[in-house]
Amino acid sequence: MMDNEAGAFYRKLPKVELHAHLNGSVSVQTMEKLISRKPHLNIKHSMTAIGKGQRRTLDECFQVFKVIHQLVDTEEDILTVATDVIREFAADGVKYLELRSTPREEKNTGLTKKSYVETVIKAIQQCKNEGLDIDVRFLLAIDRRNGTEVAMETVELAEEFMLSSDGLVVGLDLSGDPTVGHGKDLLPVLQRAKNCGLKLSLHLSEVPSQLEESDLLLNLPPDRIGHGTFLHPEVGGSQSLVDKVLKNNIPLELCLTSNVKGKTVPSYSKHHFKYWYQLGHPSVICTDDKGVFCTDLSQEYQLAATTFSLSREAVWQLSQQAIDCIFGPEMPLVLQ
Ligand SMILES: CNc1ncnc2c1ncn2[C@@H]1O[C@H](COP(=O)(O)O)[C@@H](O)[C@H]1O
Ligand SMILES: [Zn+2]
Repeated sequence: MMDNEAGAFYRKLPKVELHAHLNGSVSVQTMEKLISRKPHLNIKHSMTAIGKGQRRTLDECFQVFKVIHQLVDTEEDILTVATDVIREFAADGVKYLELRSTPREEKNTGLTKKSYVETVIKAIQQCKNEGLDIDVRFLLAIDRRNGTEVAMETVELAEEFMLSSDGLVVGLDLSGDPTVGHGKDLLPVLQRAKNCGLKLSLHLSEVPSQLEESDLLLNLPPDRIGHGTFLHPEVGGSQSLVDKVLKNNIPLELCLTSNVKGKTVPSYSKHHFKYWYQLGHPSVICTDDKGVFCTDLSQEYQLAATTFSLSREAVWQLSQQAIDCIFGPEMPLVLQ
């Protein structure tokens, strides 16, 4: 994937990953295991990932998640996926990881939302016991397609686990198909989550024409923003949205390959990383869905560096500054 000397630099660079959807992060190797567990589904690996040079609409990306969810529908599958994903991030030089995932109920297998969350927590604890050099936290995800009631259930679940998971559950993510539903319906739910001490990372302006929604959600304000692709005026956003982000100093989670492959950004060089980085605003390079988009965090750092001519020192600083944006209480180890 990467040439040797440069590749080694980015892999060895101690990194922080703050935007990784569990079921979007499943590697080819793990996918093969899952496919062999469920041969009757007749799923080919080509249906669960978007390869090099390929691009899909965001809508098509969401179809891919439906296929993956069919393959991950038991506690055993979740345990496999979560432990593998954590090990892979650790092997890629990630020292601190925040995983996010949507608690799912599967009537056929007896999976409940609660056992879903418990299983992810078990995976995190298992990896810790293995002595992996990575600190992992967990955000429960609200899928905006599922409406207010389900969102409230997720918040309640997150509250419960925030108190009982030894600090592993730290917050909430708002994600799912950005073209479905309206953020204003979720405001009270998100406000409640914030009031009880859950940190909020919201997918915001991932698609155009969401000025009103972004404006409302920025008033919370969230603790971090996922993507924020269309916030700035050059792409149809507005200066007042930008000003709100700057005034509240809300870090952005930026996922280059995800946006290029999902066709919300026309090319790497046109990625909004440039806009926010030039402003000196906290911008954290992340993978989003390393399995679906066939990437890893080292590769995303390398792509950012080559596309925007960042020196190695600047890359180092970029990864160092991500520490200030984590939801975990404190970085137990200094990245050095
Ligand atoms: C590409 N851009 C994106 N935009 C919005 N939501 C996304 C996403 N990528 C992933 N997800 C969200 O994460 C879920 C899969 O992981 P989990 O089952 O939760 O672990 C997807 O179903 C979607 O809700
Ligand atoms: Zn995302």
